[in-house]
Amino acid sequence: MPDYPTAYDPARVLQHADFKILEDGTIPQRDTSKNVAAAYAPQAKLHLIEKPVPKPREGEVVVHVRATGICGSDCHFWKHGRIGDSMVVSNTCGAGHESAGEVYEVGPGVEGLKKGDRVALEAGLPCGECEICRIGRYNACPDVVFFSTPPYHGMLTRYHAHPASWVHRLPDSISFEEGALLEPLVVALAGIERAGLRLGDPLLICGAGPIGLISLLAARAAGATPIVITDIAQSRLDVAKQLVPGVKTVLVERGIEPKDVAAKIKKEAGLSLGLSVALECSGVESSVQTAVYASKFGGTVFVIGAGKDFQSLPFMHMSVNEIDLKFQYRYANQYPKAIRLVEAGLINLKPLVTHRFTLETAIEAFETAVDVTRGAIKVQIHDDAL
Ligand SMILES: NC(=O)c1ccc[n+]([C@@H]2O[C@H](COP(=O)([O-])OP(=O)(O)OC[C@H]3O[C@@H](n4cnc5c(N)ncnc54)[C@H](O)[C@@H]3O)[C@@H](O)[C@H]2O)c1
Ligand SMILES: OC[C@H](O)C(O)[C@@H](O)CO
Ligand SMILES: [Zn+2]
Ligand SMILES: [Zn+2]
Repeated sequence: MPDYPTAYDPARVLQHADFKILEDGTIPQRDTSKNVAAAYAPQAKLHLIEKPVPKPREGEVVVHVRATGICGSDCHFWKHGRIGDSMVVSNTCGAGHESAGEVYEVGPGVEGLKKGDRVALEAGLPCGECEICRIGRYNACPDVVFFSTPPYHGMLTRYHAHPASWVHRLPDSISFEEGALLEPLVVALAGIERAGLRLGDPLLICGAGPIGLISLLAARAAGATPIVITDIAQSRLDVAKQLVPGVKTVLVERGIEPKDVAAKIKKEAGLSLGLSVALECSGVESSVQTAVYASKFGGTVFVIGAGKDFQSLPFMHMSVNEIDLKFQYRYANQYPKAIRLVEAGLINLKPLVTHRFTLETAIEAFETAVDVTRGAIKVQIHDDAL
């Protein structure tokens, strides 16, 4: 049985009266007595807000969040107000689910953690008791509270209360910056585990954003070879080459048919029969189709990317080639593994952070993350000790 007693009280959702929206366009002075946060709101708005400093309840710690990465889904909630049908920004809601920090206050009943301990925060709190939680696939818990998915405010804030059982202690060799990057790493690790990638498997990665690039680092550590990565942006393929010089890159040009892109991928890999596994990290329909055509008989197309609700697939091609199609939704049981891999030096996440901002300039951080001309890979917000 997994050890995660949590049961987050849903009555704790912050209401409008609980926080103050700071005046847009102003950058407040850093004041560590104030619990500033960045929050998305309906009509594609993004605000700094000020919330009360939380007090830890039974079994909780309050963490001084030191580093938080901006995820594509944070930007999506900001710009589009929803992800799918079930996750909708109907009220102001704090962003951020890629966070690490240090324990600031320890609540009653918490053992093994003390003020100053360095931790990564796992953003999803499942009920711990339902059938799905009991079999360990807790990412699918119907009652999960995922911080930053409305209505639960996120961890892009100065002080955040979190169940002690869902923080992961960081060794001294892992910085807060890397601790925050563990979240996209666990997404990639969950995908690699469930895709069944094995040593020596030829691998295709579609999309060289943070998830594709981190999947690349993880797949290289897992012994996949050759690895081909695609993107529509040459700049992102260049980053892939810098991270893993041996990777083969294919630029996806506008108007080229998925079958033709797949032919280029197979040629780059030197495998006319196709590749064993594809990790699809863009969610774009034509890219999923490309992944299918690039697969060998019996291959697996594993979709991590989030995309359109309805997509068409080369159905009969998949049928006569026994191509398996699988998906990943968040993650379960991956943080301890991620920490071991980074601590051992098998995965170096450091080069992924391209831009750093303070909590008070978080709005500019978001603007940077969505501005393709700024060349950002991972934008982080830091609240360092002065
Ligand atoms: N399954 C999950 O639990 C989970 C968790 C985190 C993120 N995601 C999703 O994973 C995806 C990747 O996340 P990210 O942060 O790297 O996002 P991102 O938008 O930064 O990266 C996507 C990349 O795909 C590229 N791309 C676009 N069209 C393409 C095409 N036709 N062929 C190849 N590449 C193409 C883009 O240029 C970009 O570099 C997103 O859809 C995100 O929502 C899913
Ligand atoms: O990294 C985790 C993902 O971004 C989340 O599942 C998000 O897409 C929805 O809450
Ligand atoms: Zn995310
Ligand atoms: Zn559950």
